[in-house]
Amino acid sequence: MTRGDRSGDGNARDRRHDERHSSGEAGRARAQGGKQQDRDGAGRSQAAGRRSGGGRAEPGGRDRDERRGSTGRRPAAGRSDRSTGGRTGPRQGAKAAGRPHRGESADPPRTVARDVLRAVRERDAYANLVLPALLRERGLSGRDAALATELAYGACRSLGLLDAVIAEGAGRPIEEIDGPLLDVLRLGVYQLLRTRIGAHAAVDTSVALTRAEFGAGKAGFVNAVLRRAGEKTPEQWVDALAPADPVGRLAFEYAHPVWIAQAFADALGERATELRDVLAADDARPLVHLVARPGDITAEELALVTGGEEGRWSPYAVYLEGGDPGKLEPVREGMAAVQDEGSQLVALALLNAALDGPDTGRWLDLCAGPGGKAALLGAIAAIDGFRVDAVEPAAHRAELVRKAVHDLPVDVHVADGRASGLTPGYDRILVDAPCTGLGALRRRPEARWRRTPADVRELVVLQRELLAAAWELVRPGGVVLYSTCSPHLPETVSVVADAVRRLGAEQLDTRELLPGVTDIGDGPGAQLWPHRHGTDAMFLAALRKPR
Ligand SMILES: C[S@@+](CC[C@H](N)C(=O)[O-])C[C@H]1O[C@@H](n2cnc3c(N)ncnc32)[C@H](O)[C@@H]1O
Repeated sequence: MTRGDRSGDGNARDRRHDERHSSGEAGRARAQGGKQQDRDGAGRSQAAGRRSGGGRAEPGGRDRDERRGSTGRRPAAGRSDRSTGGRTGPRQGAKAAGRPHRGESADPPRTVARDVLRAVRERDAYANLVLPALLRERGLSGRDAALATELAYGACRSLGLLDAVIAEGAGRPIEEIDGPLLDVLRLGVYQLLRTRIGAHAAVDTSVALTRAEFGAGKAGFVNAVLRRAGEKTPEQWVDALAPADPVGRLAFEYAHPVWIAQAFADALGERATELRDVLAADDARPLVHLVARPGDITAEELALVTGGEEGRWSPYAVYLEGGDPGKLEPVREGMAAVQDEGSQLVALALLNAALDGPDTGRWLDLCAGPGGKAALLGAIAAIDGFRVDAVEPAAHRAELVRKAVHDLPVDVHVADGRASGLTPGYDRILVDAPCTGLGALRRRPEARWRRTPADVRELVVLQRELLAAAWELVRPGGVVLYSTCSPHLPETVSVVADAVRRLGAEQLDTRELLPGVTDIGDGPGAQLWPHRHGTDAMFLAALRKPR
């Protein structure tokens, strides 16, 4: 099967066209089947494990690039630990490991993890881009790669918690600790507080890493700080250092900045008791979500070919436990792609919205890079004989869109969505706005520590302007769907309320555009959540332009 089959197989086209229009039924049927599996339940049990495990938690979600060991078990007691003194005291351990000469590494997984932390700290690198490259470069695979991944991503996620403990152990603010030593300390404290790696191994390996690079003096400092960090259990550290208020305490416990935890609590509203589950979901390993490109392959076929499981909500979604999706044949051939199921639902909601008047087949994706939703819209447009315009101002991201929509009826424009120069009259417009990304923290290890409340203010201005620009481009009776991969109220309901007030938009009940998807709020917008739906926390709201 190739993508070329789309044009040649009229029956397949019709079948898939029908599928799209019966997607509500399919979604509902799957939703019911999915309840047996209770994927969210699996997520919750991990979170519960974290709680009952006294903070020695299943240490966290991993990005889509992550490779896991074939057993799927945590790598905590991996070969590397045994060979580096897991069962011996600190000094003997270092000896048993064969004390490395200065500049040498006897511990490739931890060296890689430390180098990821260093790249993130020194040059604002993205852990999920740096790590795969380092694993390849250093030839790490299997359990070693799994350990490096676990430590690098886990420590990136936990920075706030780790730094508070390090500052206490060092008796000075972390700003006064040399950056390269801080990286090793973060790695060591992460192992002590958030994995099942033995304390001796955590300390010894960190001391050995330091000694190899900086010599005995600095290794002594690392040894002392880690010993102090290991004197308390994770719960005792939370008791000792967390703020007293409930949100602040949960934020500390689950290693989130307080403002983000507060943003989640505000968005949950009356259901703020779910805050613990939301925060835990950011640390749970997300499944890989694939989208089966309509017209090329069905979700059922894709699940069969990949050994995955059909999605719970989107008729195009398939879940994979892990592995490298880039190696799968349907992905290599462009018939499937990695795409969070929530993103698929956003594209489908745009197409499910009722227009006032006929759909003439002019669709627009105003914020298209890197092209996931444009590709799904384009695949469906191809079946219907329609066209999509895709706008993206960043040239390199526009290039990604071009690659994603290769051979689909999508025209890519490198332009600012606020001044695209496109001719008005679109039937359907997606404004998948640039946002804080607070709803996808589980897929971006260090992101929670990079964002600040100041980002929100700037983004909200841009979001409002993009929505206003879309309003100029949509025809009377047409629909604009506004979405963010963030549940943060200033960039979700506030932006939409402002548009309704200023533009005179008619707000549709977005929940009706997601047939079969339950528990998405009181309307008229819809909010997905990782802990409820297993998706990123996408927000979406549909606005129709009065005639
Ligand atoms: C949330 S992402 C869109 C994701 C995309 N829809 C997808 O599914 O792959 C937001 C995109 O908006 C782009 N963007 C930023 N400023 C913009 C502007 N002024 N006009 C249009 N797009 C903009 C960003 O570069 C980014 O690629």
